[in-house]
Amino acid sequence: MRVLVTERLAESGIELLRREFEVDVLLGLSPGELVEKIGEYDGLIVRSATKVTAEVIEAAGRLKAIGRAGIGVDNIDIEAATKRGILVANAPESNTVAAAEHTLGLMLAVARRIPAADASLRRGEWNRSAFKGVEVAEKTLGLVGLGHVGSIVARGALGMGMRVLAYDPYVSEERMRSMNVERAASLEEVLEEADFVSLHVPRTPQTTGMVDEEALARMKPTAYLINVARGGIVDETALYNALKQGEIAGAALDVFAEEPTTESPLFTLPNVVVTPHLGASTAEAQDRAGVTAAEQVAAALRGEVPVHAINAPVPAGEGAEFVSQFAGLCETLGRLLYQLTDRPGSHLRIEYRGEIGAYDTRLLDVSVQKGLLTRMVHEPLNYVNTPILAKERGLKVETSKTSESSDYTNLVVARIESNGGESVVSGTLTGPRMQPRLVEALGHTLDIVPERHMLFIRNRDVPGMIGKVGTILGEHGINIGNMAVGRGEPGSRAAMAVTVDEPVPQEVIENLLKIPGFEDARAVTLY
Ligand SMILES: NC(=O)C1=CN([C@@H]2O[C@H](COP(=O)(O)OP(=O)(O)OC[C@H]3O[C@@H](n4cnc5c(N)ncnc54)[C@H](O)[C@@H]3O)[C@@H](O)[C@H]2O)C=CC1
Ligand SMILES: O=C(O)C(=O)COP(=O)(O)O
Repeated sequence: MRVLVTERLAESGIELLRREFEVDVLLGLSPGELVEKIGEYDGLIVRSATKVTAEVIEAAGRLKAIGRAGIGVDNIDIEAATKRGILVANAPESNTVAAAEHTLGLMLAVARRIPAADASLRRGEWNRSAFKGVEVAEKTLGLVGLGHVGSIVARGALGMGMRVLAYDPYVSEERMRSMNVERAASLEEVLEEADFVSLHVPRTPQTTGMVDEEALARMKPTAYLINVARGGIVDETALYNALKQGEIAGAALDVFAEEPTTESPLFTLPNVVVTPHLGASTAEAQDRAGVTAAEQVAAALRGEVPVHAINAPVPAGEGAEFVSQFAGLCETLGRLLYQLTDRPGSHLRIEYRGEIGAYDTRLLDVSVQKGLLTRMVHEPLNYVNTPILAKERGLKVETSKTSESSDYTNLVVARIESNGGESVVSGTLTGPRMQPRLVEALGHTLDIVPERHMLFIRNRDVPGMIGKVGTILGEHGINIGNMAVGRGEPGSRAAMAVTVDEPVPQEVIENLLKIPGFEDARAVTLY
C-alpha cells in the first residue's frame, strides 16, 4: 500500500510508515496536482496547509485513511470522507503544549511590544521611551474555549498571577473550579471583562466569525486579542478597524483567514504582533504529531480503528480494550442473523448483558450492523461508512444494556424482525483467550465456536437425525468439524449448528430436506 505525505512531517513518522508501506513525500502540490495524484494512494498525511476538499476525495479511488499530523481538521472535508468510507484521524494532544506556549509568548510579546522593540534596535535605534508596555499580572485573561490548549494557557497565566475567566459551554463549573478558572456565562462576559482575550476553539460553522465587529466593540479599549486557534474565527476587517480606531489596544495573531498570506492590512499596524501559523512548530510537537499521525494511518490501513479516529466509533476510557475484543463476535452475529433470517426487517435490536453492558459499546453497535449489511450492499463496508449506509437503507438500531446476565458473564443478543416473527442470535466470549461462542440461534440455546463455513438445521427432535446429517455430508465428502444441538421439550423441535471444512452446496441441502423430520437447513459463511 502507498501513503502520500503532502507537508513537512517529522522523520520519525515517515520512518514508521516506511516499515510497512511505500511512502512518497510530495511537498507543495497545487490543489490540481493533488487531485491528479491522490488516486494512486491508500493513505494520506497532511498538516493544516493541504485542503482535502470533496473534489480531492472524489478523485481518491483507493484512499482508506487520512491522518492529520496536528489537531485542527477544518482543512479536511470529513463529511465527504465519511461517505466514501475514508477514515480520518488526528493527533489531538501532540502540539497542545506548543500552541499554549506560543499563546503565552504572543501575549507577552504584544503586551511588551517585544517584536517592534527588537526591530527598532536592529535598525540602530536605542529608544526606550517608545516601548512602554503593560503587565499581565493581576489582569484578567479571558479564554474562549477551555479544551486542551486553553487549559494549558490557563495554567501558565495563573502562574504569572493573572485571573482567568473562561467561556466554554461544554466544560462544567466544577471542572473549571478545579483549575482555578472562573466560569463565564457567555462570550459577551469574557469580551467585556478581560484585559486579554485568547481564542482556543476549533473552527466550525458555529465559531466562524464569532469575533466580529459587535464582539470587538464589547472589548475594553485597553484590551488585547490573541488568536492562536484559527483564522476565520475573527473577522479580519472588523479587527483592522477596531485596532485602527483604538477600540482595542492590540492583537497577536498566529492564524489567518487565508493561509499562506504575506499581505494583510493588519500587518501594517504597529499594535499587532503576527507569526506565520507557528503554534505547533516545535521540535517536540512535530515529533509527536508525525509519529501519532503515522500510527493512526498505519492502524487504519491494517483494518483497525485507530485510537484517534474522528469519524469512526472508538471505544474510549475504562473498558476500551475489553470492548474492542467483542468486535469480531458482534460482526459474526450480524452476519449470522442476516443469513438465518428470511426477509429481515428494518428494526435491529442489540442487547448487551453482563460486564459489557457497563461500557461504551458504540463500536459493537457498528460491528453488528457491518455484519448484517455485508451481503446487502455492494460497497466495501468499514467502521466509517457502515452507519451511513445502514441509515440510507432505513435500518433502525436500538440498543439496551443490563448488568444482569444469567448464564454467561457477558452476552450479546441481536434480534431482527422476520416474516412477522423475530430472528435472534446470541454470542459470548469465554476463557482466558476470550474465544467467541454462539449460544443461541434458530430459537434454541446451543454452544459452538463459530467457524467460517457452517450449516444450521431445524429438525424434529426424534432419534437418528444427527446420524443422517453425518451420513449426507459424508456422502458428499464434506468433513464435519464440530456440532452443537439445541432442543426444547424432548420430542418437540430441535436445532443443529455444524461447522464444516468447506461450503455446503445447495444440492446437499436439498437432499437433506427430502428426509422427513428436517424442516430447514441453511449453509452459512461467517468470515
Ligand atoms: N496555531 C496552531 O498552530 C494551533 C492551533 N490549534 C487550534 O486550537 C484549537 C483548539 O485546540 P484544543 O484545545 O486541542 O481543542 P479541544 O477540542 O481540546 O478544545 C476546544 C474547546 O473549545 C470548546 N468549544 C467548542 N465550540 C465552542 C464555542 N462555540 N464556544 C465556546 N467554546 C467552544 C470545546 O468545548 C472545547 O473545550 C484547535 O481546534 C486548532 O484549531 C491547535 C494547535 C496548534
Ligand atoms: O494542529 C493544529 O491545529 C495546527 O494548527 C497546527 O498546524 P500545522 O500542523 O503546524 O500546520
